[in-house]
Amino acid sequence: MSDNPSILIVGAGAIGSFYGAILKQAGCSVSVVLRSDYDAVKAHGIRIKSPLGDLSFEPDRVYRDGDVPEAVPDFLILCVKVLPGVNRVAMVAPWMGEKTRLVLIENGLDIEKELADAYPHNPLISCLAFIAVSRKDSGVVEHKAYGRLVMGLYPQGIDDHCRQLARLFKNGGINIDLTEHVVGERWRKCLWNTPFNPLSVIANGADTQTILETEGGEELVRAMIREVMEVAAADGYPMDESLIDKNIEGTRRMPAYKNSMALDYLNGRPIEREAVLGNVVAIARRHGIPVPHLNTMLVTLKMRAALEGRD
Ligand SMILES: NC(=O)C1=CN([C@@H]2O[C@H](COP(=O)(O)OP(=O)(O)OC[C@H]3O[C@@H](n4cnc5c(N)ncnc54)[C@H](OP(=O)(O)O)[C@@H]3O)[C@@H](O)[C@H]2O)C=CC1
Ligand SMILES: CC(C)(CO)C(=O)C(=O)O
Repeated sequence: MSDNPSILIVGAGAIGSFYGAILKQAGCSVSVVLRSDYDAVKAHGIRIKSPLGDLSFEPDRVYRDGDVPEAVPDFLILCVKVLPGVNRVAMVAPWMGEKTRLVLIENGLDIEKELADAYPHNPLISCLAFIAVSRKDSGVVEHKAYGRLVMGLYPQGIDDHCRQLARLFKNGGINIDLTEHVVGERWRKCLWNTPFNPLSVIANGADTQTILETEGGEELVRAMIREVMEVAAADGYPMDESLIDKNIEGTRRMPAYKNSMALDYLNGRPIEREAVLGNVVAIARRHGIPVPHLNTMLVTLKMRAALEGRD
């Protein structure tokens, strides 16, 4: 593989556009597969406002579903929302080559297996993004803060391609932590996402400060983090109790923040309920671990979806 591998981003929304821009800065050829933003990006490229500077760029190629790729990429980076109706296996199929490395930058737990099973000969790199970035308009993205990625091979390990991708992100200005145990890292991230993301939706888009400062809010979040921790431990990923305090204190130090699920909810878009919460509750059930707080949130969100005529 060359020093400047070819990158194809499938689902260049907030996350895909931002990390695509970083790889472009690092000297890679970066192409995108788009849906609703196709015309805007074809005409004006991808515009990104960021504290890192103006990261706007013209993708090397702009595709949409149904196009035939001019060449298969070295790395295919998938950044779509993980939703029950979205067939990610089929979505990447037209763009995968024999040697393409599949990279996920997506939230949630247990989200890799269907892709790993469908493409057993294409190594899969799983990434967790710690960033605040959102789409403002077609092809226009606002990066507010942070950007670190944690990445490793799924289900475990680190290989040379993983190291190469990490180096490219670092050259583009992003902090990277490589991990041998990316599933354990997904559980660690879920300590935060699984309580905060759905809770913010149930509380009509509440930000982190509102959640923690409402009477009983911090206690509720602590109980939920504890439940996630118990499920993780039963699943083979024990974590230190001190992470509960660390998550609360870290969140208190941040400015009031609306997570990606809160933004989806407020903008009338589907939320990643199953990837972030339902999968944790399903694993709890398999291990016979009671998760009353998480289950209450899950069922409440299902009731809301039923009223809204969604799944
Ligand atoms: N935003 C953030 O700050 C963070 C997000 N994450 C995670 O990153 C992942 C991506 O989130 P984010 O970038 O915010 O989401 P966005 O909604 O901004 O982007 C998703 C993109 O996928 C596109 N897409 C969906 N289906 C298709 C398709 N069939 N063909 C082509 N494009 C398609 C959407 O296009 P269309 O407009 O047509 O729907 C959209 O451009 C999620 O798992 C999220 O939880 C993690 C940490 C922080
Ligand atoms: C951790 C956090 C809050 C930002 O990276 C996130 O994952 C989200 O917004 O869903």
